[in-house]
Amino acid sequence: MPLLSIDDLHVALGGRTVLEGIDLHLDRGEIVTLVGPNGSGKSTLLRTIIGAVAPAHGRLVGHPGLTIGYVPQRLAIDATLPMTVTRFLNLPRRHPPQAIRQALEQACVPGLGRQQVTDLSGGQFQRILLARALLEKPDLLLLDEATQGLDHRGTADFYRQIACVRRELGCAVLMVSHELHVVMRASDRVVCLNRHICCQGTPERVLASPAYQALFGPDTGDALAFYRHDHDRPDSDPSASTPTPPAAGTTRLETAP
Ligand SMILES: Nc1ncnc2c1ncn2[C@@H]1O[C@H](COP(=O)(O)OP(=O)(O)OP(=O)(O)O)[C@@H](O)[C@H]1O
Repeated sequence: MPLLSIDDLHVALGGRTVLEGIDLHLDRGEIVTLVGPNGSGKSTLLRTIIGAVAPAHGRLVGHPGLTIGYVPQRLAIDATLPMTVTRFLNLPRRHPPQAIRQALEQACVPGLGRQQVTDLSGGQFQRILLARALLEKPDLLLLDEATQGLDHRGTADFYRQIACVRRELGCAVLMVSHELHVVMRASDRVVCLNRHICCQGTPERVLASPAYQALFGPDTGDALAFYRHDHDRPDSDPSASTPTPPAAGTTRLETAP
């Protein structure tokens, strides 16, 4: 049974259809990247998975006991509010000091616990958000443009860290990114979204797909020449999904019995 199954998901926001006919299945241990133009529904899909957005139609079924860690696209902290990293990580609920230490180590920022959150660099803050998500020991880690504002080196380091976290926790990772070159390298599977799923499969297959090239241009194919690596997992289904028409009704996030 997949870790998370999404079947025929439709989401409407402000009276407009934002996602339609989404079929997506995630397995434990795989790193899947969501790419797509601005406004294509990537954040909405993640927010629907965590339950912050209600689907208009469709099914989301999680593996029994599924725990999700979420790193949002942005989180504004009031600059006038004195708060240490440890205090921030203890919101909304307290964790044992050892768990905080471990999460900071896993996020590669050990020793930042006493630092003021407002004094952190952008890259450090992203890692604190990652530590916060890891505190929940997630089976599924959702990252929404988690490397925004990082330089190339910081971005590459961040994705390397995600690969380590996946190895250590055995969790699945679903991440949104616009840094196609880097994420393609870091992903087992790429899902190209433009309100519906245009194509999905290994990075190589998606780069070669006409639907992807129509969105991003044909020259992005060179990206993988630098980053090609051997995938240690079997390919996911590379076939393009066909959007299905919306049907009436509502649904809620379910967990399989
Ligand atoms: N609360 C909302 N009410 C109405 N429309 C919304 C709301 N949130 C998002 N939208 C719209 O839904 C569409 C998808 O937005 P979403 O943020 O999911 O896209 P995205 O692919 O993550 O974009 P980006 O790459 O720019 O972050 C956009 O057209 C956006 O304007």
